[in-house]
Amino acid sequence: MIKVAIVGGTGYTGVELLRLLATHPQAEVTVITSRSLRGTPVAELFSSLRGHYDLDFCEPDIEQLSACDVVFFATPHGVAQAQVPALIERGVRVIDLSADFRLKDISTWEQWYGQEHAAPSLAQEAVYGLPEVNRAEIVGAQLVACPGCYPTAIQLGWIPLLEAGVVEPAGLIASAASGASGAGRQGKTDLILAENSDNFRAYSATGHRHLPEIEQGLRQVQPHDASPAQVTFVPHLLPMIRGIHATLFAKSQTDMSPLELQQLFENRYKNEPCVDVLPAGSHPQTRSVRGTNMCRISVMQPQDRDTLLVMSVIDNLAKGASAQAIQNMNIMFGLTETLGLESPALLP
Ligand SMILES: NC(=O)C1=CN([C@@H]2O[C@H](COP(=O)(O)OP(=O)(O)OC[C@H]3O[C@@H](n4cnc5c(N)ncnc54)[C@H](OP(=O)(O)O)[C@@H]3O)[C@@H](O)[C@H]2O)C=CC1
Ligand SMILES: CC(=O)N[C@@H](CCC(=O)OP(=O)(O)O)C(=O)O
Repeated sequence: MIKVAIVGGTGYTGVELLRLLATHPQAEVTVITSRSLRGTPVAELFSSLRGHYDLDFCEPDIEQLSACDVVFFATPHGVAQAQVPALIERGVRVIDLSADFRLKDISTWEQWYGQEHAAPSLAQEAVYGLPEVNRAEIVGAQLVACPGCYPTAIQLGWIPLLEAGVVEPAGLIASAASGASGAGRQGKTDLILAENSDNFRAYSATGHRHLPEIEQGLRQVQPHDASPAQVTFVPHLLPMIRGIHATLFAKSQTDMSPLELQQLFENRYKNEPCVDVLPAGSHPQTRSVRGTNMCRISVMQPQDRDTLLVMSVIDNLAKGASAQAIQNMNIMFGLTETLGLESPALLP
């Protein structure tokens, strides 16, 4: 059994880790932290977990954490970079769900996150946990930086086109919408029911902190002689709880037929257990991935114009965060990659 600790167990990604790990056959959560609710039984805060956990929340403590095989950080940015160095020194493996170790360019990180980075050398060592690109590096990694939710949906949607060099890299446009759980469990006025329900709006249209992460990931897969990917990214808030729907527009630089485009995507992902290329002409739906580690994608060329359109859906808390983090754990510990992640989506 892999002994698991979770730092930040009262947030949405923390409780999603707990939900998924409750039935994982090779992992056991032995430490779960919350500073504000230390001493409270997990099953008292989350009655959905009654019968699954006989654990109380505790303060994060380096001795207790380092007695585990792997520590998940489900905390706001800034927390892991302060606590992870001591764990790495003690040989513990770490999977960080926050943005702390995602960007290789530290000045870019500091510019977007508005603070000095406390562990820049660890950010260089960290492996970016998108298995569909970095599986080989994840196997031996001591520190994995899980991708953000929007970057997961957007990169998986565009990777086949960018790798093949068949679209204009400088003019990529991503319009994406997320359920409100993407903003975490903290109370915020614009997320209360009366503000967010029966409403739809964009936010951070002039610059969202996921932009540099998306561009970094896309540039990594481009052919070396390609001009660097540049993305216009506009996120939106959806009046629902879980799910991201990304609509991706790219100017075509190919005369591939619709059938060849479809085959490009199907070939790229044919060995990927967590990416599903839908049949030609299908429109992916967020409910088809709710609670799952799947990304479902469709590609099309509407009206034979020169725009290639990709649609990509994930559950922001699952493939966009906690389930992908467990996929990374499975890879790091030599387990079947989808272990504990096989349940189909919850319908309706
Ligand atoms: N929500 C989503 O869809 C996604 C979130 N992420 C990222 O995952 C991380 C967690 O997100 P989410 O679950 O939504 O966040 P929440 O705000 O819902 O939860 C944060 C958790 O972190 C704990 N925490 C806060 N500050 C500290 C600290 N200084 N030391 C230790 N623990 C702390 C809190 O408990 P307490 O204060 O009691 O200790 C709480 O349990 C964030 O970095 C987020 O950006 C990534 C992808 C998707
Ligand atoms: C709906 C909503 O507010 N979504 C969040 C998603 C960000 C997030 O959780 O990502 P990090 O892990 O990179 O911090 C946002 O746009 O800020």
